[in-house]
Amino acid sequence: MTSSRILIYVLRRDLRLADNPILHEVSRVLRSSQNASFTHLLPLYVFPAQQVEVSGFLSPGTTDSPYAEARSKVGGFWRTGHHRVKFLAESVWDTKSSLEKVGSGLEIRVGVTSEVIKDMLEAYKTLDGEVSAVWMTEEEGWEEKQDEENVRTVVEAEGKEFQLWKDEKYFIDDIDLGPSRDIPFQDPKELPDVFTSYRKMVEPLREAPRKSVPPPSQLLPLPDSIPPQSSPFVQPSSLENLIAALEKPLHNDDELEHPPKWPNGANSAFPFSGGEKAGHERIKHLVTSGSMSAYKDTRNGLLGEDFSTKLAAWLALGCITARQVHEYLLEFEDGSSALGSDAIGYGNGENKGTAAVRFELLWRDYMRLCTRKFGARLFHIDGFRHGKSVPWKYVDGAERKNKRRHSNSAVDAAEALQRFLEGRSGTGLIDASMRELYLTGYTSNRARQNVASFLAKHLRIDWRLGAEWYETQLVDYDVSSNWGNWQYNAGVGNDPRGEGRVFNPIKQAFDYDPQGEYVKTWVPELRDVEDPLAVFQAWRLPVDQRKALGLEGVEWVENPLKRIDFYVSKPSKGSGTFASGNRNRQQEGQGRNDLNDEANAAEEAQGTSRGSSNHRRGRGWGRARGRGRGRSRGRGGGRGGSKGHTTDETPRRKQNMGRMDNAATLEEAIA
Ligand SMILES: Cc1cc2nc3c(=O)[nH]c(=O)nc-3n(C[C@H](O)[C@H](O)[C@H](O)COP(=O)(O)OP(=O)(O)OC[C@H]3O[C@@H](n4cnc5c(N)ncnc54)[C@H](O)[C@@H]3O)c2cc1C
Repeated sequence: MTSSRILIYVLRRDLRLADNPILHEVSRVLRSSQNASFTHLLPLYVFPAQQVEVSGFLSPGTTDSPYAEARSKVGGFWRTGHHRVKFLAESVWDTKSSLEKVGSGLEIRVGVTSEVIKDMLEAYKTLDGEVSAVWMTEEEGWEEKQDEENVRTVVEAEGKEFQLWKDEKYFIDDIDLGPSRDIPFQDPKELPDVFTSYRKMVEPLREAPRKSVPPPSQLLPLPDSIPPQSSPFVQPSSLENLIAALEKPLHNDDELEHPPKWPNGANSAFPFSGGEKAGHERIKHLVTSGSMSAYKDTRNGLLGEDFSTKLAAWLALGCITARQVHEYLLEFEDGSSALGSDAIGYGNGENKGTAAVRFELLWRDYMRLCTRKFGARLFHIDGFRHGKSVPWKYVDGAERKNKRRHSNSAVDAAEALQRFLEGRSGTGLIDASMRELYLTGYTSNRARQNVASFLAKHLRIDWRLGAEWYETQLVDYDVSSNWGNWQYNAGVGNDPRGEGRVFNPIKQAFDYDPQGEYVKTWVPELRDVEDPLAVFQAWRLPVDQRKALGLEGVEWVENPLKRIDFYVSKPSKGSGTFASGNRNRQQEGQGRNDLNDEANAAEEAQGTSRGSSNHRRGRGWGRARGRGRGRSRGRGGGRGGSKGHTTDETPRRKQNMGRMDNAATLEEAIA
């Protein structure tokens, strides 16, 4: 009879030592004289074969994986692409190194978690040691829930203890301490369908989070014997090997026919590595550089590392927790630690920047609670709202790859989808964002909203393809935040305005990229274009300029996927301002809605813009665009005498533009 009793801890998206409820408990047991039911700890991470392609781990000479390829359901994309496998591998390896420093370690496996556990339980029947319990933290996703149930089944079938722990990586914890601190309801059905209503239930946000728990200083030892990775896979021996194994299969299949190339001089907004240490370094940088205090004014930025926190990727994998972020902010606001003592706002209490960070972290909580409430509806085309009115254009994986002809419209949609994914739609802001995403794994929240609205509401293509593509590409992919936000922007989720909110990506480009810097960074073909309207819609370029710039015959210039109604009138004499807007009232209204959202509680934060963004104020092209409210259009038009039409068009071009605008408007009305 063996004397070692083993606790297997299956790590999932809780890749950290600090503020980790399970490690905290293990460390408490170790410190107390309590006679625990376990003497050894076996931390285990399984790369889940349904979400991460694991054929790169096959032993040499083996070609067949026992698992189906980890591809998305609708579009057949790899579920985890290059950027995220790297970040994930770094995070796993960082956790392994940190666990080793406190007397433990991390076993890395690939496969299906319940099968890995089953094999381990079986192996320990003949090895030295007895498994006494299996613990893991809870996740919200539908697949993850299935995994939990499957693990429970195999563990309990062997008469062992299974415990599912609440992960505490959110801003407000699940109910436990009572309604005054935690989520104020037990039944997820009580979650309001509007974010603002939920926010009001849990305010004041600064008081809401529980205290984080410290990292363990020492852990129980690893068992003397540990079963190896089951064949036909081999375990990687270094971080480099791990990354290589994860990336290997992704090289076999280029998702895009014409993948974007890295533009000269472009810098990634997300040049960071995975792991708990890197996550904490990032928070510290944000505090000391003053970026947390400035956040409210900068968060709608498009270029650079510090306009937003970039914390989402570490939060998604649980390398850091929301309440840790909150605590860094508290200490800064209270001046109770030296961190950030030179930064604006130090010691002066909550400021609008730090409050806005908390506010966004609550959005993340809300998205996860929506998943809890609606379950697998997260992935339904008609969304949480059961919205059935949209005639979506569907494209399946085979159509996407082979352009297999079902019907003309399917082929058209497949081509349009491909061009959209490749950043060749002809709408500057969308193309810049899609290229940036593919090349770096990141694109800003502002760009994401425009992209999602463009695919769903301008192109009317099945929004799930966009969500799946984001799942492949985003370094910060999170099931609830991604699918919930896609639903929101596609008009089928928890946006009270649903179909009514349509982002005009041209207007948004004028508002948030007034110099066209962002578009020109990622769409270098347009760097020499001077007319802002043509940067944002290259089809506006006159033929002679197309020729001069080598853009003649380029399909996204000649034949954009969408010609979106928008005009700019040049400044009238003495006014010094430009006016711009949509041509028809409906579009103007939509423009107003997507910008004025803080005034309207119903659309808080998704598009927060008021009072913000240096880059939006009075520089060059971006001035006096009416901020989408229609007012300055009237003003600009009145002064310049140009209301309702472009002042810089030749009569013939005006006529053409009129036709095109009408066509665009008509299409939108039909859609
Ligand atoms: C179509 C679409 C898809 C998205 N997919 C994801 C995703 O897969 N993973 C993800 O974490 N976020 C997603 N978001 C939300 C948001 O765009 C990102 O969290 C944010 O851009 C990440 O950059 P950041 O960390 O610098 O964010 P910041 O602006 O610095 O925000 C701070 C934190 O607040 C949270 N947050 C901010 N906005 C939101 C939001 N709208 N919903 C949920 N949480 C939010 C994030 O955790 C973020 O790290 C998506 C948004 C859209 C419109």
